[in-house]
Amino acid sequence: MKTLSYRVDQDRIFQRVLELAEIGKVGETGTQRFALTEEDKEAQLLVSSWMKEAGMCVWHDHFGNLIGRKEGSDPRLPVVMIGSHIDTVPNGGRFDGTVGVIGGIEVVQAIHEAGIAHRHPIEVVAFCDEEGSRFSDGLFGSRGMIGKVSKEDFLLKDEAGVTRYEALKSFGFGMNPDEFKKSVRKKGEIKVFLEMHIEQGPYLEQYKKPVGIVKGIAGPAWLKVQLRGEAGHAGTVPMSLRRDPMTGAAEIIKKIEDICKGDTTGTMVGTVGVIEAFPGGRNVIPESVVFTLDLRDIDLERRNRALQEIEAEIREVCNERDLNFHVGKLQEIDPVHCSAEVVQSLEASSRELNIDAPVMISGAGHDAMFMAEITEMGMIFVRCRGGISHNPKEWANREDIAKGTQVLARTVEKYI
Ligand SMILES: CSCC[C@H](NC(N)=O)C(=O)O
Ligand SMILES: [Mn+2]
Repeated sequence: MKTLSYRVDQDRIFQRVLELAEIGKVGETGTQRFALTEEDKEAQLLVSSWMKEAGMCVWHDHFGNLIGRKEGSDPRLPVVMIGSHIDTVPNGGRFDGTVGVIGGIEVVQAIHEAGIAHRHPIEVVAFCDEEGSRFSDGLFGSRGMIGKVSKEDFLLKDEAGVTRYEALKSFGFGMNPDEFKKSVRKKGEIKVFLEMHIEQGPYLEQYKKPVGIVKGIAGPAWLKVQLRGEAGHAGTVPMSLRRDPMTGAAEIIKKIEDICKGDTTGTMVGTVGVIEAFPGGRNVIPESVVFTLDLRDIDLERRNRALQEIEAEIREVCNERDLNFHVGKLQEIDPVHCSAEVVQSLEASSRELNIDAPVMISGAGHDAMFMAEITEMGMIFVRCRGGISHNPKEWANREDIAKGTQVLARTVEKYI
C-alpha cells in the first residue's frame, strides 16, 4: 500500500538529529540545552527553519512553545498535533525529545512535498522546558498549553536567580508571559496528540524490536529534602556528639532504595540525583544537606504509599539523630493511560507496515501526559542502544527512527 510512510526520508531525519546535537554540544556525543537559554534560542531558530521548509507557518506561544502549522482544507477543524521537546538534561544525549520533533517535521514535509491533500490542520510542537533542568519543574510548555500553569510557576528561579518569567519575557520571538492565557488550548481544539520518543529504557532492545507502542506513562513525584544539624570541626567533634545531616541523608537515601527495591512489580523507581552540603568544606561537618528525590510508578496509589513510607523514615531518622528536616514537593504528576483508540490505530499502522511493535509502559515522563487531559493521546517508542538515556552515550539508529516515523506518518494519515 503506497502510503505517506514510504515518503519518510530516513537520512534527512538522522542528519537533522545530529545537526541539532551540535548546538549545546558537550564532549564528543553529549548535549546540554536548558530551556530559554542562548543554546535553546539557536536550536529553536534551526528547528523553525526546518518547519518552514516543510511548508509550515511558525510562531511561539506565550509559554515558549515553538509551533509549526500546516493548514488543511478546513481551518475550523481540530488540529492533528505532533509534539515533543528539544531541551535537555545536564550532560544529556542527542536523541531524547529531538527524535519526536524532527520526526514530526518529517511527516509534514513528506505531506508537503507529495502535495497530499488533508482536511485538518497539522501542528508540530517543540514544547518549552520539558526536562525541568533549569527551573526545577518539568513539562512546563505542555502544562501551560492545557491551562495548568500557575503564576508561581513563572516565578521559579534558576541557579543564577533568573525567574522563568524573566527568561520568557527576554527570550524574544514575540512571546509575552503576561499574555499566557491567550496560548491555552481547550478540549475540542485538538483532534489527536501523537508523540514519538526514544524509549530511554532496555525493553525494546531486550526483545529485539525497533519500535514500541505506549499504553501508559509512569507518574513522577519530585521532592526536595532538607536536613539541618550542627556544623563543626571534622577533627575535633567526637562521632557520638555529632548532629551530622550528611550521614542522616545517607541513611535515608539507603532506606529509599530499600523501599523501591521492595516493590515486587518492578515499576517503582526512586532516584536521588542531586545532593548538596552547606557550607561544603572538606574539614567541616555540614550544617545542612539538601537532596532531591524523583519517585515514579505507573500505579498512583502505590507511589503515594511509598511517599508516605519515605516521609515516615525521614521523620524517624531525624528524631534519632536530632536533625531538623523539611520535605518540599517540586511536582507531582499522576500516571496516565494512553487513548485505547489511538493505541489501536498505532497497532494497525504497525501491522500495515509489517513492523512488530509491542505495547508497553513508559517509565519516563512526556509532554503527552498533559496533552491527554484535553485530547486523545498516543506515543510511539524507538529502540535505543542499551536503554541508555540522560547520558552522552544515548544512541538510536537511523533505521529504527525511520520505522518509528513511518508508523507516525501512517497514523497521522488516518487522522488528517
Ligand atoms: C517529569 S518532567 C521530566 C521529564 C523527563 N522526560 C524524559 N523523556 O526524559 C523525565 O522523564 O525525566
Ligand atoms: Mn529526558
